Amino acid sequence: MTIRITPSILNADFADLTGELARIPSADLVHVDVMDNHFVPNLTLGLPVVERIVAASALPVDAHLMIEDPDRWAPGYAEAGCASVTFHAEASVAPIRLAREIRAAGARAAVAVRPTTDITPYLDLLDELDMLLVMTVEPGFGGQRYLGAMAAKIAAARAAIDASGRDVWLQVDGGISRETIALAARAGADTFVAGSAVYGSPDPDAEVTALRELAAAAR
Ligand SMILES: O=C(CO)[C@H](O)[C@H](O)COP(=O)(O)O
Ligand SMILES: [Fe+2]
Repeated sequence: MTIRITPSILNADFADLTGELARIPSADLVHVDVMDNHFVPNLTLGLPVVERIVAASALPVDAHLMIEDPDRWAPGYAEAGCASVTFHAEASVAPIRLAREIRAAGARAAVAVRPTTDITPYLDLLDELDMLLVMTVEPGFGGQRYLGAMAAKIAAARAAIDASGRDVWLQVDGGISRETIALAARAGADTFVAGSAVYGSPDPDAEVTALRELAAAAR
């Protein structure tokens, strides 16, 4: 199984994103957290900045949309050149139509679930999806503590993906660090977002490598 490390720039220096992107060459994708202060109580950046990140980044961009009305906005992130566009199950009115629109615009389509949201309905939709994101913190902020209670949800998603035989990635996001990545990997995750662990490190790229090795050893 391929392990992917997708650092989040949420805790990077927003005034020097080009410089911050250059510090993680070993990463597989760069994870960009879009927050609208409605779906979550925090505000980060939107489409114009993401367009510039896509242009400036040597890595493919993994957009995590924590916004209301993703049915209206998410296809624009695919059209902007994001490699992967994740919308929240709780916010989408028509997730199948939205996933199809994201794919039609050339990106991988992904659904995220908050810690208290049942993932089961989405396990029937794996034909329509390229990634599932199990949130391992309440979305909205970096630097929170990993929710070990998400292990059963991750394992259920892993079992459904394996049974489907499809190449659907299983991402975890929130509180991933050297201390927690093995727990998520053992539960079945293959794609790991890490924000404060990577950008809080004096050597972010070495942290990416360390996290990858710990995840691989745990699998
Ligand atoms: O989606 C997110 C928060 O809603 C972030 O991607 C995530 O929290 C990354 O930060 P950290 O690794 O510090 O938890
Ligand atoms: Fe995220």
